[in-house]
Amino acid sequence: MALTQQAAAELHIFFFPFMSPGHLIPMVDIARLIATHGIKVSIATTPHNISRFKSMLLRDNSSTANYNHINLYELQFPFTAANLPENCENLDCLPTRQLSYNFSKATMMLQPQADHLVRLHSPDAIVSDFNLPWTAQIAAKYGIPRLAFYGTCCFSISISVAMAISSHANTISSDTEPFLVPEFFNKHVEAESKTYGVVANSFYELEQEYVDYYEKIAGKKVWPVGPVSLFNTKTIDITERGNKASIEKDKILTWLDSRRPNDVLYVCFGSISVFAKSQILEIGLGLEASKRPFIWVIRDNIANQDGVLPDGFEERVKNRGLIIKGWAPQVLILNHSAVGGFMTHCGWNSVLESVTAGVPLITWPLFGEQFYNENFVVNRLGIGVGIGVETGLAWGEEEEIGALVKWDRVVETVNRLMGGGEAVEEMRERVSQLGELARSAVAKGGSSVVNIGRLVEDLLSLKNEKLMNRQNIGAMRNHE
Ligand SMILES: O=c1ccn([C@@H]2O[C@H](COP(=O)(O)OP(=O)(O)O[C@H]3O[C@H](CO)[C@@H](O)[C@H](O)[C@H]3O)[C@@H](O)[C@H]2O)c(=O)[nH]1
Repeated sequence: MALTQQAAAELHIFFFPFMSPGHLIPMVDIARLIATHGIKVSIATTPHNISRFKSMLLRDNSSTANYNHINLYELQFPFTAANLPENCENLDCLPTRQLSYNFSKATMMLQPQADHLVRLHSPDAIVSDFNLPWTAQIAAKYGIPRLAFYGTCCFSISISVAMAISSHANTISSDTEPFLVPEFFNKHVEAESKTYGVVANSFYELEQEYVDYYEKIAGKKVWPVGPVSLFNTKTIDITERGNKASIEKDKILTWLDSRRPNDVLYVCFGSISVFAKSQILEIGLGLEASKRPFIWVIRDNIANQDGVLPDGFEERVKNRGLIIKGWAPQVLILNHSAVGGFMTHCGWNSVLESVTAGVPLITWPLFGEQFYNENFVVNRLGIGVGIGVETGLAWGEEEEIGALVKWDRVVETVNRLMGGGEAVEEMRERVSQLGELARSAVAKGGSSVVNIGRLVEDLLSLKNEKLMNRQNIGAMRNHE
């Protein structure tokens, strides 16, 4: 990278992450990454969320790497005004999904505090989660670029944008007819139009046609800088990534070390998924009947309820199955040679972490863009087997609908992936090649490293342009 330390040190970038693990973890990783280039980085979020990643940042500062200090700024979360329980500062803390609207409302109320911070510290750019559309107004107000982070891949962003354009086109019959757009969607569209470019946790070689396609339809720059989980494994305790793991590192490694290569199925549905009790029972019965070794992560708000697991389940599966109630050290697990498959809801971070570790997937999307991610994994990349869920539910709707997938389908799909055979071997080969490409992307001279350099250079030239414009205006005034 032709970037000089002095030039980089002149930049200050402010990060506004969304308060949900699937967004917070990769955004903090990106902030750390950018800080390694000697750039001043600030992160603004609420106290609870800061406490989740603070230890990772402190570790950085004691390393010999070229880190600048990352400034942390607290935003006070408006619980009372948004009718939320106290300390409910992250989407994974919500006691019921019905409160998700209140949560969005609370995040919208953060704008004045964020505005104050930006006015006070005059950063040169904002990197914001797309779920905080008001950051576009702040960036416009202070004349600085806003970069968006979507959390997902360019394949899925492109589909979302293409669908929004086509449904929008279908709802209007003439260029002049007024039409109604829901308020929140409207804010996103407006923010998107004011956004300078997109930072993505992906790598170019994985989805180059979709990176190019998105740049074309959106008319914006895209910088794929991932997989971000790969940049940080050397500098942080991987068991503390996003949350403190509910199991000791030694315990899990001892268990995995005792297994044969590619023999273990890892089952985890991300950080905010909600299942009906009846669905958990079916998963348990299916894993038991498959007779294969597994690690099954059950979120603690579900795991702690009575009667969630089938009667006598833990005694029957004994040492064959390891159940983690709470937070698993996912990246550590996926990278162990004993793990040969990942049953996932297709949250993008999970997909990318699996690709990076060279592990094929069983895809079980639950809501949102996870269905697009499944399509990408199964049909485009050819590295996964679908469990056969076709309907998207509103977030958490499973609670009311009950089990969508019965135990026998779980067994059949687990056996399809974990049972070997030519098709599965080809899948393993493909995903392991993608894992190699991921490592090359973050190695010296790799596409993601080059993209970080380009991103920083772009921001520097924007800053210089702004300074020159000011000087020219000043000179013109003096001349008058
Ligand atoms: O026990 C756990 C559970 C999760 N994780 C980590 O938490 C992140 C979870 O992210 P993801 O797999 O993307 O799932 P969600 O938490 O569901 O992510 C939300 O955000 C993603 C990024 O926008 C979207 O793709 C998803 O649809 C959306 O649900 C990953 O880094 C995991 O490694 C752990 O380390 N341990």
